[in-house]
Amino acid sequence: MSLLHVEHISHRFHGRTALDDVSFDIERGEIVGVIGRSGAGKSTLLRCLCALERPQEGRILLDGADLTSLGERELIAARRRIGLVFQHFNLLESRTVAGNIALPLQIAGTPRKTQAQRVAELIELVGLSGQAGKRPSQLSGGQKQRVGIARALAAGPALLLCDEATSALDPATTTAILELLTDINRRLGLTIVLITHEMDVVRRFARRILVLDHGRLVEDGSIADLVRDGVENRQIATLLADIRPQLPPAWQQRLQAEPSPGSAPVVRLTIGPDNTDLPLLSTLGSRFSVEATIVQGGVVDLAGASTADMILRLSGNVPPDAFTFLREISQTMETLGHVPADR
Ligand SMILES: Nc1ncnc2c1ncn2[C@@H]1O[C@H](COP(=O)(O)OP(=O)(O)OP(=O)(O)O)[C@@H](O)[C@H]1O
Repeated sequence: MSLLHVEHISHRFHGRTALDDVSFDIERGEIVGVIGRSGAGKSTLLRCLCALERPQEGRILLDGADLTSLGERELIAARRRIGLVFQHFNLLESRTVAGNIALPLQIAGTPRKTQAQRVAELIELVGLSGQAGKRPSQLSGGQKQRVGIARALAAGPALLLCDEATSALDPATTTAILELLTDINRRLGLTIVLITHEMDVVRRFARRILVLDHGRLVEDGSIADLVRDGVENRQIATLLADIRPQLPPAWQQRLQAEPSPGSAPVVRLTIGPDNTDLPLLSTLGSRFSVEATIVQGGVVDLAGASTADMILRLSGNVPPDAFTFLREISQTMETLGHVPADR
């Protein structure tokens, strides 16, 4: 049985669709990124997953228990199995670091001694040793989020839901928090769902990505699937635009849809880890007499694997065999257009 089973959920606000027939399963120990543009339905999905909102249609099963049909008392118990990490940390300034982390344990009526032990373990786990007595205002943003993560873990949840957990942090702190979450997933086997509008965050963190668009689930796969499908699907391509090489504006202006005499094709390729060592440019020259220039891009890290993602201008007369070769070594290849050969 999956840890989380989401079955045909739909939700509307005043007749306006926020979620439209969304279904997916999440297995124990998975790290899943949920991405979509503003208004795509991410927050509504998150509120349904943590049982703060009841979808008007469909069911959500957590470990087999149907969150959409539980009574108030059972819901409180079920919510304890879900840890929430917020964008703006939501810490209480009236409490110390230790006091904030202990809050869910106090609410659950955990004995004091057990509370103290658990809080000490969590402080160590999130890398805040020596900070237990500080107030939130004495901490950096990254430290505040570490407190938020420790508090979310306090009651021993089965699922950690992170709502834009890195969106208020600078890039270096974002990396540190993503590393912490990855470490927690590895060490505790905890299932993590991270909701974000930042493609760069899911690219580095999630092996599986769900894409929402206008309340619908339009993609469920790996970053490599996403890049492949983004070639066809403009909505997905728009989301990927943050992390994929783009044609510089000056090139964009000169781009023609159709070839003209002497024009040079411009292609975008992703080359998977198996072929990134290939001497691509020299092979194009020696085997096909095609000169290739890198316009943008290079080798990037996509979900932990080296992938070449680049835009090339090919010159000379490109024989069909050269395109066949490029297609064979690439995960995706698309012709963006053609530029006059003089540049
Ligand atoms: N409480 C509400 N009342 C009315 N409409 C709402 C409410 N919450 C969400 N909506 C609408 O539902 C749709 C989905 O919104 P939601 O907040 O879930 O999207 P989102 O992807 O989280 O967006 P953002 O990234 O901007 O937070 C939007 O059209 C939004 O205007």
